[in-house]
Amino acid sequence: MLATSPISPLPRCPRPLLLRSTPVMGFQLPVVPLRGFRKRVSRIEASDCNEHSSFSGVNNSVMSTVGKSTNIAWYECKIGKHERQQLLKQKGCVVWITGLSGSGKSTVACALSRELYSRGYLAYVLDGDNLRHGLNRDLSFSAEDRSENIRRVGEVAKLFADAGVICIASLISPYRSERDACRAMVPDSFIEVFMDMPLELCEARDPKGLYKLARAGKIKGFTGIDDPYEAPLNCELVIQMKNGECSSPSSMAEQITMYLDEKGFLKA
Ligand SMILES: Nc1ncnc2c1ncn2[C@@H]1O[C@H](COP(=O)(O)OS(=O)(=O)O)[C@@H](OP(=O)(O)O)[C@H]1O
Ligand SMILES: Nc1ncnc2c1ncn2[C@@H]1O[C@H](COP(=O)(O)OP(=O)(O)O)[C@@H](O)[C@H]1O
Repeated sequence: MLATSPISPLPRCPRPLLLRSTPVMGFQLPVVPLRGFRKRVSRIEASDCNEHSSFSGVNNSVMSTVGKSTNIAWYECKIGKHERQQLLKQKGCVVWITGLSGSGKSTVACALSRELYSRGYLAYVLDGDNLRHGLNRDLSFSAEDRSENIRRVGEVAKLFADAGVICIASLISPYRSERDACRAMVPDSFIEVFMDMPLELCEARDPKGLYKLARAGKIKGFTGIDDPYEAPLNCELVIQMKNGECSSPSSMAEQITMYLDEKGFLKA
């Protein structure tokens, strides 16, 4: 809602709190006022609304059209990314883990989240598989839907980074141009990590039996089998096998944590 809309030129105040008992299934329930709540509300009414609201921010009233959304304006809050980062003592960023199915993306994402948690940092994992259970449940594995999947996760990751959180996105994200578009959403705060594991290893692991189904022609368009994977050309970190051995998930997580530390993301 616009604070300076022509319809309501005055700054909007929070609605006064009505402490009234509500009938529920024929019974009149007593009201137990929350301690301190009345006080907080009256403080807001007394000071902030009359002084043009110290908790709201700046709306420059420039109307835009973005995609199919017409006549929209950006509303800026006074508490911004900087304040949240100070609070959390870290910098919001996106750690984007890409690679074939079975390359270890989810494992390293969770290991990194645990490593950061144990050091007192707030991280959140956006896992491709998990997001397809909700936000992205309407998307298939066609090229068009994968692109939309990556775009949406990029947008959500950007919000987490803006919240000051270290957002760990782990999804196949097979297309270079879409990953680059996500990078462009959070310039200077995007750390692309390539799980550079050979297809043979991923296929041998096959924890969900999907490669087997794909080889048998029962899954069409499976990444690495009959659908493309475009490896990053210029990413921040590449995780590979050494002497035919895969290092442990926790040492991979340490490698990423070290990078975050070196680049200053682990301080406000
Ligand atoms: N056709 C096809 N190709 C690749 N993967 C498939 C496919 N069908 C289902 N799956 C399962 O979906 C998981 C990948 O989802 P993502 O959202 O990460 O994929 S993508 O980024 O949109 O390409 C992937 O999970 P991970 O193994 O964790 O990568 C698979 O379990
Ligand atoms: N560093 C590792 N060393 C050994 N096995 C691993 C490692 N990382 C993952 N795995 C195993 O490989 C399989 C695939 O890992 P997963 O994280 O599910 O990959 P992805 O998310 O890329 O599909 C799982 O069975 C997991 O236990």
